[in-house]
Amino acid sequence: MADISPAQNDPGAPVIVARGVRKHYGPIHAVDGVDLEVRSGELFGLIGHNGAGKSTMFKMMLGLIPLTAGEIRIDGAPVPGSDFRTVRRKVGYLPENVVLYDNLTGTETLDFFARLKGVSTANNAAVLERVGLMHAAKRRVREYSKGMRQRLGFAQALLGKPRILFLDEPTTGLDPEAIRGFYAILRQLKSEGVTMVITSHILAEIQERVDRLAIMAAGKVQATGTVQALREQMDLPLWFDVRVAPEDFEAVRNALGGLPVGAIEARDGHVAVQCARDAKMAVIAALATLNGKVRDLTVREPSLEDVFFGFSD
Ligand SMILES: Nc1ncnc2c1ncn2[C@@H]1O[C@H](COP(=O)(O)OP(=O)(O)OP(=O)(O)O)[C@@H](O)[C@H]1O
Repeated sequence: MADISPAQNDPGAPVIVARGVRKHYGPIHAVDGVDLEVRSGELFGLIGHNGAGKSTMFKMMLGLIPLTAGEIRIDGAPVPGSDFRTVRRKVGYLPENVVLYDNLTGTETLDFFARLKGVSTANNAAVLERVGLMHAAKRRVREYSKGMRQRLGFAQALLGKPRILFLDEPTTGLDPEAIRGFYAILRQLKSEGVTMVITSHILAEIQERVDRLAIMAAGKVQATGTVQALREQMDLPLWFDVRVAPEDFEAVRNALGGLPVGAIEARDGHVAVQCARDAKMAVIAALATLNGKVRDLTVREPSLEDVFFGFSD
């Protein structure tokens, strides 16, 4: 494939690099010194509260608004710049609020965006098929549901077979089944080597799906890494759910006596035990002494939401 640069052929090579990026609107520091590196073929999450600066970062990375300070390179090309104009053709963008024209059909909408982007319309039907809108290709957008509009927005981002995708809140308005279908498409794109950056407010949705993520707050990146690395960095406690008969609850409490555990709570049919990450093996060893009394054991890691609040508050 001639349109793939050497960096994009090298899995793990940085494809999106931001250094010391700032965007100030008068006294408002929308982005305030961001360093970021997204590697080739990664599905990278950018999360943060409303107003954290995610969309502003996206717009700068796409060359839509100028930087106040710092440097961004996409596939080696400084943004903005003449080299970036070539790279831009390989970049797809789904904005937070995609503007669609009610009077156009699905097919006409993609034709319109393809012309705007300067790419061939030959693959438009395949793109509509990929996002599950083929059945509505001839219907006018005014008749589309919110989820269908969102899919059409995603379809326009896929025009021209982009190698890099920026997806701002892409699952807004999608029902659970459609969300599943959406991530299945992202997995396919990933297997084709596409690099993706995604923002979402639904942390449970992205925690098992992104390779790495950055947590933004007040215009800054507070932490970057895999969900597991961020959990370990925060050193948040774990929870054990220990399934035992009610008459054995006390035996669990006794077995854990003297260990650095936090709360021990009797719940419906099990005992919930909070413990520090480094006490995990000691707790398992203590529970093993209860022989057959423990019917089942589940370890619950802190959720991305727990991690997020730890870093962003
Ligand atoms: N054109 C603008 N003029 C002035 N302030 C702006 C402008 N665009 C963004 N801001 C401000 O910059 C900050 C970051 O906004 P941004 O839209 O990047 O946040 P976000 O993380 O994408 O939020 P959300 O999750 O709500 O989409 C906010 O305080 C916002 O009000």
